[in-house]
Amino acid sequence: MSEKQYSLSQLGWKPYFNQQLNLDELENCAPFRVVQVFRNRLLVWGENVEKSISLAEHPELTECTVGDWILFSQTSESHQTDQTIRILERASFFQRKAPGSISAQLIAANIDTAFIVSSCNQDFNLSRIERYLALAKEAQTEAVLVLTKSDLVDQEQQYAYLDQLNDLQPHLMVVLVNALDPESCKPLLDWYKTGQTCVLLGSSGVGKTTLTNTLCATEEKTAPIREDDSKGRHTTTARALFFTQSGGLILDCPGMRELQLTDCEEGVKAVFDDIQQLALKCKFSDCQHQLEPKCAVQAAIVAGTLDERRLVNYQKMLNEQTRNTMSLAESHQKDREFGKLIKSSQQLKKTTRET
Ligand SMILES: Nc1nc2c(ncn2[C@@H]2O[C@H](COP(=O)(O)OP(=O)(O)OP(=O)(O)O)[C@@H](O)[C@H]2O)c(=O)[nH]1
Ligand SMILES: [Zn+2]
Repeated sequence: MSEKQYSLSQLGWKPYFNQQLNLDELENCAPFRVVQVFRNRLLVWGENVEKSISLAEHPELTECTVGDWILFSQTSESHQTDQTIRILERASFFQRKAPGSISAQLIAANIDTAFIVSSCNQDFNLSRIERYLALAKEAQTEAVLVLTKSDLVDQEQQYAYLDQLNDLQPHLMVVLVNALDPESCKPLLDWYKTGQTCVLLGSSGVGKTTLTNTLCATEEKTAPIREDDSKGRHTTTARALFFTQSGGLILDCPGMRELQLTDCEEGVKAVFDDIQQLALKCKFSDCQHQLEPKCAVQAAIVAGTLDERRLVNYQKMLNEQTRNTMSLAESHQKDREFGKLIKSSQQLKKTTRET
């Protein structure tokens, strides 16, 4: 445990969390925010204090993600043996299908704004941007598009990107930056007011870590948080919260090579609301918008008012999230059935022993 100078409101504490505490908890408990998740411990910040929480001692916290608020009792003097009361209900959370597994992986919790980072080069991809927008919509979080590497393209090219984004979503907030230049990144600090938490989402190499370093206070960037892995090597750990120069909190999500959606139907539908609206005018209520007669979606593509790429991406994302959500539900069902099987076989053994 070490002393720090944070107030709860600087850490993002809001009435939404306060309302979840009863009178006894308000008096005898203390909230802590998860700043970083390591393999076997959590780094948490509370009012003027930083603590490391062993997951072996607190297995109930294994499901925590960066940004979570945990309520601990304040009974012990040492703070080492504090009881976990609970993980507070999240105001928002981001999840994806964990790569190489059917389970969902929490990416971040209690985020105010999602910066979707893309760069002004071959990484610029509308279908990928739609994917991140769906994730932000599902989390009911404001999304801002950050186009990095603006210094690598001329103005004409910059306008071409902006036009494409405007066609995609006319009211989408877009900020063009050179992530290496603090002056150019300054407009982003408007979102990083004290108590506000923003996550950086985007493919590997688009400049998220560069942006984090540029926006953070100097001492943060010279102190990368590292941890020994099992072989004694130092590894730079993944997601972590940092204070920006303007007092907000930034969450970098490095190394996201794959973003497979799960449990994201509302988000996908919201991003493709134009297609949803057109579909209401199709002749058949279950129209798949392929070869059916009087399909309003296909008619819009023919008329040039809907980009075919958008329909393809919409159907791809919807199918993907359905498949991933179903396989998760099926696996839970299988787990439950397996649990029941074990229980009944134990019961059977017990009865056989007793008779
Ligand atoms: N010229 C220029 N280079 C940039 C800019 N942003 C990032 N870079 C460079 O692009 C490379 C990748 O940037 P990173 O910040 O590591 O990318 P990242 O998104 O954090 O990547 P992961 O950590 O793998 O997720 C680095 O060499 C940066 O210096 C920019 O705005 N302009
Ligand atoms: Zn149709």
